[in-house]
Amino acid sequence: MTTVIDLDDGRAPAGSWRGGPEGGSGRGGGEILCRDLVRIFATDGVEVQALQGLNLTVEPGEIVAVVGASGSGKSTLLTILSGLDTPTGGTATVAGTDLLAMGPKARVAYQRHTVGFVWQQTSRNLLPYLTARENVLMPLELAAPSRRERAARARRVDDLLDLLEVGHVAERRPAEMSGGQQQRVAIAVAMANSPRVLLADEPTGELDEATSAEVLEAMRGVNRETGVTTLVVTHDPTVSEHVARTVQIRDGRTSTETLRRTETDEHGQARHVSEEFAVLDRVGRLQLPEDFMASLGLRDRVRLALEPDHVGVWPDTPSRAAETGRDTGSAGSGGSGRSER
Ligand SMILES: Nc1ncnc2c1ncn2[C@@H]1O[C@H](COP(=O)(O)OP(=O)(O)OP(=O)(O)O)[C@@H](O)[C@H]1O
Repeated sequence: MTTVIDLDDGRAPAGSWRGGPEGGSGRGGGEILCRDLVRIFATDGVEVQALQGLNLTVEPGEIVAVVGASGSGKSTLLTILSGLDTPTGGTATVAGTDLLAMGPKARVAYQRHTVGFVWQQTSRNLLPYLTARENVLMPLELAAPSRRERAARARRVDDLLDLLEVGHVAERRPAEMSGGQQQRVAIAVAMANSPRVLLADEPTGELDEATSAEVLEAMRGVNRETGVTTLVVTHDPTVSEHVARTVQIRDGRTSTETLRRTETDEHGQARHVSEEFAVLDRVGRLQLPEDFMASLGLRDRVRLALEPDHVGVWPDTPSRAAETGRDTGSAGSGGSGRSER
């Protein structure tokens, strides 16, 4: 079911789910491409499967939010995509770079030129003893000290600070800026070397709601202005109001996606239309939403029936079995519903 909501409200009601192609929206090569990604951590003989066959495609120029409960694997995914960690299995390609095949030199080049990062902690993004201007200049000088003229570098810094609307704090150090200003400067730092992909891990985690919205809008603005492919990992439940696509991770796999677009109705009024999809992988696995499972008492085993335009799922209870059998029979084809020979 498509859900229509007012622009001002902006919140997508729960309860409508659609089976969609794996990864949701239209698929091409993918600027970020993860296939069956697995990451197993072993500590003291205990194995934790942080990623359990995760599939994700992000198209060039897209901005996508990744949400999920604590421990679902969001940071593990981002750490792999940023080149700081290596997956245990599967494939991960970012801007054409195979992350499993990178040597140490290629890894440094990848982190300097291909991806930019924004982390939750300002201390990880900005050097405290440098001004905003000096912080943005630093990656430019580290990456190619001789390739750009001093004046061109200075122009680039000014342009980025203006784009992020923090030109007025250019001469301030992080301690002299608000949290929101610090994160805007951090985005400017991440964009200094014109990366193809911008990765952000909880960039609004330490901000209040209003400032979070401003920072997310700033990221969206940078995505729109520069075309940088952007992936934002967040706990922020309002993030889907700022991006067209939100991917939910559950137990180390992508489970659902929310797609959002703006439509103009017959009265010329703009409205956001929001649809939620369950993600179906290549071999036909999908995760049923937890509330659906709880509501119908679905567990361990369910009955399936192929209908002309949908697949039915029923609890494995005797009373329902008879009904399922009837439905299956009427459709003329069965999934794992009762079959009579
Ligand atoms: N270095 C590590 N060693 C052992 N286990 C780890 C390590 N890093 C993550 N894990 C485990 O992997 C799982 C996923 O962790 P991850 O940090 O990716 O989740 P998350 O969704 O980012 O959570 P949060 O929102 O709380 O940051 C968790 O069970 C976590 O305890």
